[in-house]
This record gives sequence, structure tokens and C-alpha cells, in this order.
Amino acid sequence: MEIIEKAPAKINLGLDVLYKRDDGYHELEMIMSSVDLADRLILSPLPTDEIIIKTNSGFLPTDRKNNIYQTIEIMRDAYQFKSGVEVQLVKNIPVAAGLGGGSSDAAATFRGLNRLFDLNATKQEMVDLSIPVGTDVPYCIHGQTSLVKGLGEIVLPLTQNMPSCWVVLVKPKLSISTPKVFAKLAVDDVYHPNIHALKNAIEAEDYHEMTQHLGNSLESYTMTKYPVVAEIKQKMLDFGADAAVMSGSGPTVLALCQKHSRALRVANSLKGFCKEVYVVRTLKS
Ligand SMILES: C[C@](O)(CO)[C@H](O)COP(=O)(O)OP(=O)(O)OC[C@H]1O[C@@H](n2ccc(N)nc2=O)[C@H](O)[C@@H]1O
Ligand SMILES: Nc1ncnc2c1ncn2[C@@H]1O[C@H](COP(=O)(O)OP(=O)(O)OP(=O)(O)O)[C@@H](O)[C@H]1O
Repeated sequence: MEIIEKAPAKINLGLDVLYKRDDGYHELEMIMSSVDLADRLILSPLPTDEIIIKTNSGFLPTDRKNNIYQTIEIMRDAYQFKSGVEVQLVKNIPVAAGLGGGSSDAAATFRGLNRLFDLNATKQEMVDLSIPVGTDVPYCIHGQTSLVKGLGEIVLPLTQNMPSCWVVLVKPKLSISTPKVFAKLAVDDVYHPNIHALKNAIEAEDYHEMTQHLGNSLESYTMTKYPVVAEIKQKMLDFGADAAVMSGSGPTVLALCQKHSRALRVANSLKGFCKEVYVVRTLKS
């Protein structure tokens, strides 16, 4: 028996860092959505108790450092199934890009194990178990456009999906360490996007208003340190994107376009500048 699960990339339309907590983590308020650039996971049971991860990506750990491996251990502990599991991971989402690929793989593993072993776990039970795996995993389990708060564990689905449009994703050849970005951030000086205006625009299905409120508190630190990220955003706007913003802690920048022809123009104009350029659609839940 085999179970196939898709793991879509997440995008941060809005990311506000509210304050630094006493434990060193940062309280966040975000609007998150997903796009149809996705990894694919094929899960099958094993006769032994082994956990085997096979992937087409040369860059990923396949041991306990992989979010998929951690998720299998957590679910096996919680639901007391003995079987081992093999997961074939077809990696399409760029790694360490700000697109939550690892978190989405973990969420797909929760869903896939639930189906493979008929565990009857509710979304909320999976969300509760997922918190140690990563900030974005609870959102990825819900998977619909949401207001996400705290350290990512509070997920409040909006009444509407984000208005459908084309999304151009451009990732420069840079590795950005999320812990470093948070550690270096001057929290008292960050820009605060208006998350509530963004939420209201999405719930009113007002595409134009939504484009006015994209924003990310981490953008200015990353753009100062890596000017290429600012250059990509500016080029996207110059070539006619309706709006552009960095996703997560970067370095991927996303542009929104209502017209397909415009999205293609933005993408083609950036292809000479960056290798990793994707034109994708928003997802409906
Ligand atoms: C910034 C986002 O992309 C928003 O979607 C994600 O929160 C990043 O998620 P991620 O890459 O999975 O990173 P995590 O493993 O959760 O966090 C990495 C590190 O960043 C810092 N961190 C992370 C999230 C947070 N709310 N406050 C923090 O200070 C912590 O030092 C943490 O150990
Ligand atoms: N299944 C996985 N897919 C991708 N990365 C993984 C996975 N499991 C563990 N990792 C590790 O997690 C790190 C971050 O990967 P990921 O692609 O999730 O980052 P990201 O897109 O920056 O996420 P975020 O938007 O949440 O910051 C990588 O360095 C990688 O080694």
C-alpha cells in the first residue's frame, strides 16, 4: 500500500515581528497562504521498524535532522503503531528559501501517516504534536489562508482564501540562516505591516486593497545585508508586478500579478538575473 501526499510551498503575505519574548523567541503575527509549487511524498509501511527517507535532493539530511523523520517518530510515539515507514520525497520547493518546504513536508507526513495507518487523528491533534517540528508546520497542517500568531502555533483560518492570482517566486543563490536573522534583528526599529488591514482586504475579496498591505518586518534587515534581495523586489515592481514582498526570512521574493501575461513578463525579465524563477498559482482550500 502506498499513500501520496502533496506538500505545497507557503508564502508570507504579511509578517509582523511584534516583540522579543523572555525566552529569546519572537512573537509573530502573519498572514500565510499556499501556492501550487509542491513537493510530493510517497509513504509506504515497512515490515521492520525502520524509518527510511529517499529523496531526489542531494542537499537534504535523511536522518533525524529531516522534519519527515521527526514527524514519523512523534506520530509513532503518540499513536503507538509499530510499523516502520519509507518515504520517497520528490523535492520541488527550493530548500532554505523562506517557502517553508521542510514544514510542509512535515505536515504532509502527518496527513499521510494518518491515512496510511487509519489513526483517526484530528487536525487539532496533529497541530498540537507538530509544534516542536517547526514554526510553520501548524499552518501547513491547516493549509488554507490564515492569520497565524504566537510562534506559529495559533492558526486562525480566514473566511476567504487569498484572491486568486499569479505568483512569481524568485530565489537568489543565497543561503539565509533564520536564527541569525532573528538574532540580529533590531526589534524596536522594525517596520510593522498592517496585518489587520491585510486580513480585512482578503476577507473582503479585494485584490487591489490586499496588494497595498503586503509587508514583512524581516525584509529590511535581509535587504540591507543582501542588496540583491532588494534589487529583485525593485525589478519585479519595475516590470509591472502588482506588489512584491520577501517571504519568511528570505531570500525568496514573491510578486503578485492578476494577469498571466504580466506574471510571465516579470518572470522572463528576472530569468537573466536569477536561475530559480517560478510562475505559480494561489491554491484554493
Ligand atoms: C520566519 C518564518 O519563515 C515565518 O513563516 C518561519 O518562522 C521560519 O521557520 P523555520 O525556518 O522553520 O525556523 P524555526 O526552526 O522555526 O526557527 C529558527 C530559529 O529562529 C528563531 N526564531 C524563530 C521563530 C520565531 N518566532 N522567533 C525566533 O526567534 C529562533 O532562534 C529559532 O530557533
Ligand atoms: N524535509 C525537508 N525539506 C527541506 N529542508 C529540510 C527538511 N528537513 C530538514 N530540513 C532542513 O531545514 C532547513 C530549512 O529548510 P526549509 O526548506 O524548510 O527552509 P525555509 O524554506 O527557509 O523555511 P521557512 O520559510 O520556514 O524559513 C534546511 O537547512 C534543511 O537541511
